[in-house]
Amino acid sequence: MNSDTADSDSEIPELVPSQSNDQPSAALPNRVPLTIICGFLGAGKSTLLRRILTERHGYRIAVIMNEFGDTADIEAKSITVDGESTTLELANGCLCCSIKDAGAAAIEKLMQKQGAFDHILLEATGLADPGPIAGMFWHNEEYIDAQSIGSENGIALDGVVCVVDAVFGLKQMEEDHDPGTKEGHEGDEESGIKGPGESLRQIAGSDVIILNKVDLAEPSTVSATEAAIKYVNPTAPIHRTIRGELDLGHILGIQAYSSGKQLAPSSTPEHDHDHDHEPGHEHDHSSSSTAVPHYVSRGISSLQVSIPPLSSSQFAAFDVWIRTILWEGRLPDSGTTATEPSSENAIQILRCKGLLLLTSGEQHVLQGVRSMYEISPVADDDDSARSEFPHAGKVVLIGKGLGDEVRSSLLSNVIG
Ligand SMILES: Nc1nc2c(ncn2[C@@H]2O[C@H](COP(=O)(O)OP(=O)(O)OP(=O)(O)O)[C@@H](O)[C@H]2O)c(=O)[nH]1
Repeated sequence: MNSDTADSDSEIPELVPSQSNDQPSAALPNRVPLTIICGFLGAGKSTLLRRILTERHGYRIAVIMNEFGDTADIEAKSITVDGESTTLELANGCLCCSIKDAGAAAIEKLMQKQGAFDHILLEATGLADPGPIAGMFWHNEEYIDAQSIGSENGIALDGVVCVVDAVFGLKQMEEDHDPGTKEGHEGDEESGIKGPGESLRQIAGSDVIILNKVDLAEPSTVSATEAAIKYVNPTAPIHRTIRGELDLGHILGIQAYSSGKQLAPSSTPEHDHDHDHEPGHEHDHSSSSTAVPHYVSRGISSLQVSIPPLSSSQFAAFDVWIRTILWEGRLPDSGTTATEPSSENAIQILRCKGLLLLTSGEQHVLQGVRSMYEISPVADDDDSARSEFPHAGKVVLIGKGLGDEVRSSLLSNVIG
């Protein structure tokens, strides 16, 4: 059950042969993990990258930036200029790669320096929407296949990290909307329907949030910003930082696309709690969500549904359900025509995750970015993912149009 699609809402995706059903991606050998860093304007991305490139943290990271910019005050052992890219070998063991074009050729050149680094960090410049970039590295043969990039190793998407400004982040979310001028984006200025802007798409599409500059923000602003982030994306851990100071283990090697670990309730550092929920009635972890007005989230919200262990036919029904909602933007029970994408009630999923337990004892992880999704078995030896979900599965959807009818549809179509 694996799909690979273009990002366009209008294109109907085609099924591609599944590899991951046979072998969970967590166990795939010889893949260099890649983390995408995005963030709000001025939130502290360069500060975080400078720290990574200069401090002795013990990680050997290749950082890909569009330009060195003000991060260039770094001590370099040697500089290689190769066509469109420049690579600095740094004293702390990292590589800094400046490229004009973050496309295949630059990544290929970097990957040919195999053995020089263990992890790739890709800076997404400005207010980039990480969804399409994440899709580029997830299930894209061009990058995951070692041979096609002329390397010993392929690349595996590890996670998407978003740096949010604790002082202005909430204001940026409030002011940011998509006027509907870009292809594939929703929103229509003339009709008054405003789609989510890039800052909300960044939060929705991220696996970890760094809430930076907390030294400059009022505690009430930090809490309100955190509430807005959790309303949009309840599963991403939020780390409050000053000048990007955090243990890199929180952002590297998180395997956000190959395990169900991130769905654990304890995954948010400041809000550790553990409690049971009735199947299908897990509350929104943003308990302060009522404080987040609609105009902040632009209709983006999340839905978490706990799912009891499924029989194999229920598991198959889940695949049909999720495929219909992701590919056609509608519920299976809502007739044959998709809701108009411009309609305020249209369903648009930016990110989905889940862990499904089967009555047979098997566990499967759901991962999705836009219309691409994958359901893959948790490896028998992946105890960390298993032990966190002893009794119930869970599905988390982040996007637009996620009302209670979506929860009801999921439960009635799958559990019956
Ligand atoms: N007080 C304080 N200043 C910070 C912190 N993080 C970054 N800064 C400062 O904020 C300014 C912007 O930080 P940058 O790291 O350049 O932000 P950026 O996200 O890379 O900015 P753009 O690339 O322009 O979007 C710089 O002057 C930093 O020194 C922080 O946690 N606290």
